[in-house]
Amino acid sequence: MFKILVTDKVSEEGLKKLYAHKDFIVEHKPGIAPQDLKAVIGQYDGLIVRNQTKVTKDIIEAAGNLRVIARAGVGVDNIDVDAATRKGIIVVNSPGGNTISATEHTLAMMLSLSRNIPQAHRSASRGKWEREKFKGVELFKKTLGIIGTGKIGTEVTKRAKAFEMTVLGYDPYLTEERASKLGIKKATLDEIAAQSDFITLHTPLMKETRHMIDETFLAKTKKGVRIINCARGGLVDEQALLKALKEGRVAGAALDVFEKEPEITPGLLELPNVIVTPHLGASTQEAQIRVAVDVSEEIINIFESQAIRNAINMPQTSGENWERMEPYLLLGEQVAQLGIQLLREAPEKIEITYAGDLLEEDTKLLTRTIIKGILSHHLGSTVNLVNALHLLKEQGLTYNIQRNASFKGFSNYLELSLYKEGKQVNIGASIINGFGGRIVKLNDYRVDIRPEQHLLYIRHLDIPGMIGQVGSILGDNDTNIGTMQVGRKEIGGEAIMVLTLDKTVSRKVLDQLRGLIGMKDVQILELTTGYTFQEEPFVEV
Ligand SMILES: NC(=O)C1=CN([C@@H]2O[C@H](COP(=O)(O)OP(=O)(O)OC[C@H]3O[C@@H](n4cnc5c(N)ncnc54)[C@H](O)[C@@H]3O)[C@@H](O)[C@H]2O)C=CC1
Ligand SMILES: O=C(O)C(=O)COP(=O)(O)O
Repeated sequence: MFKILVTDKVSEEGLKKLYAHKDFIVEHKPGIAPQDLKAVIGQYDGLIVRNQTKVTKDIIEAAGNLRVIARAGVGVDNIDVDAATRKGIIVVNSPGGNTISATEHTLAMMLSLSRNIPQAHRSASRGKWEREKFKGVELFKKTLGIIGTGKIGTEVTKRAKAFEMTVLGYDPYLTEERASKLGIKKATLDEIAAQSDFITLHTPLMKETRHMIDETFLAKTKKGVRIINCARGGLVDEQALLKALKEGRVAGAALDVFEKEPEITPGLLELPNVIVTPHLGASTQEAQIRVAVDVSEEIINIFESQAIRNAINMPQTSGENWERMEPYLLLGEQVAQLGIQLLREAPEKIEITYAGDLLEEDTKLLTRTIIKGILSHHLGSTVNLVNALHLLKEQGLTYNIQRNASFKGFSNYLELSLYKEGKQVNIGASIINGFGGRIVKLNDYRVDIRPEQHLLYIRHLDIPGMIGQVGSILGDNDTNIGTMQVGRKEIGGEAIMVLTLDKTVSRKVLDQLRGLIGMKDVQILELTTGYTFQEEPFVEV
């Protein structure tokens, strides 16, 4: 049974799949204090949060069993994703579940701001009839600057165009082509500041975006600009905004999010042209069900070792890509295990080559699988697909990917080369149609080895009788040989034998084999035969 803890208010209806699943127990502790969460988190395999729970490094370090932190929403700025990655915990979110709700809230805020709706409602409901006081402005023919043209920014654009606004977009990923497709003008931040009548923010909160709306930016804005922030509080320097509002440079602000929620910078609410909502962008019945369904499905995928679609700290894989890649993932893990066992020590350089059909595939997950396979040999189960690259970096190691377009031979091919102080190991492998994964190259030898659990790798002199003697020793010791591959570079020179065995061999048998005349090296190699997307249990790094 996997225990999932929910610490914010998440839709019960959206969590139905988790409730109904025989492998999960779901517990709710909404509003749990940080120190209490730290005390109990060790008991849980999964954590579901919205934006209120701060999943800090401290809490993550106390989470001995946690495999997934699921954000029932978009922004993960309340989660220390780096700390989770280091510990091998997957962070997932629901990237599209609340897009429309956040978009509609942005439009609602822009219209409320332009027509003073909250202020007029307050006045009229107190029996006043102040028509002149609440005269507004139209959106029609006004310029809207959108900062962040991702999912929400794009949806806001479409709706703003229905109001016949001119839209300027600023986003490092906005191309001219996409801008023209959306019918907007690609702009710089300065152009947005100088030309916009309304500015709306739709970027994540990160180091680079913190206080992007600051005193300097506000000084460049058109006098009378109106600012809408339904993304993240920290994007706007609230003190600078307060000043610009007081000076009249900014004619109004509509804020759904704040720097220190639930606090609102003193002074803002005293201004008649500031309207606020308490972080309601995603708070609709529909969005809350969608985000909870998304994270429930993702949690089930993770614990059932299926493709993950929405991980923040793992490569994303579509179901289709996953189906095609799964045989390669097993083969990659086996290649890594072979390579590291043959190298016998930690590598100083790792090279991976992809060729043939693999050139068409997204190989990020395969690369991680190979790196994980290499590192697990020395670091054990602390390594998983989430932290493999991070741990590699921590070891001061790098890897190099080659994509060999001129490769001829197998229809698909992957090769791993490991290097350590002049020593080199090369393992080539391919998925052969109708036969499955095969090791097809072992250092300088062309081979055809089915990667099975127990292999015996023998280096010897190419002298008559060697194969027979090895067979007899194994037979005498009740060890059945499944397959045998031999290879040599030249007659009488060095040769190799690779045997697949039904069971591993004892030290005594190894010593007997090593004692044969002409024997150079005998090594047992152990391979996994089933791909495991996540190994469990996770242990503390
Ligand atoms: N108020 C609320 O309840 C909600 C708030 N949000 C927030 O809205 C924001 C946007 O969400 P989505 O559109 O779903 O995300 P998204 O990932 O689809 O779009 C974000 C866009 O910001 C762009 N960006 C990143 N750095 C930038 C920079 N320095 N300058 C300009 N653009 C930059 C990215 O390239 C991307 O296109 C997030 O912060 C999210 O947390 C989302 C849902 C509800
Ligand atoms: O999805 C987001 O980024 C949001 O800000 C929504 O937050 P919430 O789930 O309402 O706490």
